[in-house]
Amino acid sequence: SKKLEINREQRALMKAIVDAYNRHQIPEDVAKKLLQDQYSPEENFLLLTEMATSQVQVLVEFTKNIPGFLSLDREDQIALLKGSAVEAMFLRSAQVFSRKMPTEHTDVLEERVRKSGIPDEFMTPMFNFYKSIGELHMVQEEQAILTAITILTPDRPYVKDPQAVERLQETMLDVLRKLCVLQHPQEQQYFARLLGRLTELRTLSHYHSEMLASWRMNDHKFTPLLCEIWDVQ
Ligand SMILES: O=C(c1ccccc1)c1ccc(-c2nc3ccccc3n2[C@H](C(=O)NC2CCCCC2)C2CCCCC2)cc1
Repeated sequence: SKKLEINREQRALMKAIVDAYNRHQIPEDVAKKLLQDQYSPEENFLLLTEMATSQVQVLVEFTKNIPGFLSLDREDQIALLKGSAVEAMFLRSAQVFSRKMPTEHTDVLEERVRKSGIPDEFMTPMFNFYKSIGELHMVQEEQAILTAITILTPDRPYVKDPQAVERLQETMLDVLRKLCVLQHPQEQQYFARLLGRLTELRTLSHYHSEMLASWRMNDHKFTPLLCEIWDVQ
């Protein structure tokens, strides 16, 4: 029916976002590194800050390719990036964790992340999120559009024109809704479950300062970009 069909304009929008998402992949694959060796909490923290710093740079490039983003107020663009960076990092970490790999590799990866130095009290919510993302078996288009929807969240702190952001987000939500019906015809509520993950993501990201502060080591060093984005130091 007309209602469900992805029209030409939406197809172009989806292509722009998926191309940007694929173009801006994380350079060095953290999963490979973690599968190779067991590192100390200090080495793991350094690995995290390196990965997270490059991921923020990748996120900025991806965001600039979201149709309409660059026509938002400049300060609102910054507020949206700052407000979504931690969620985008967890979303990307979940996608790295749920990537198709042999079971023993997933088990080793889980073990390495569990023993990395992250405080135990965050393990359960973090892995619950990773597994709930994995169960969705998202196609790449859904991952890319879900990341764009996370960035275009109108109620981030300091956004001056939330309506303008809402209009962009609604366009993305409409495309995602249609895509979910097409890609997962058997699962009626797939789209709703997908959006439910964004609520889980926001809750998980809410603890990020405590997670960082209580990483089992002293003298946490951050890059200037992470100090800015993670509100630390
Ligand atoms: O505590 C965390 C935190 C949360 C909010 C703000 C700052 C830090 C916090 C944050 C990520 C992960 C986390 N969950 C992962 C799941 C699978 C694979 C790696 C994962 N990671 C870390 C990672 O490098 N993630 C990359 C992934 C690509 C995009 C940039 C980020 C490593 C870092 C080496 C040690 C082990 C975990 C685990 C924990």
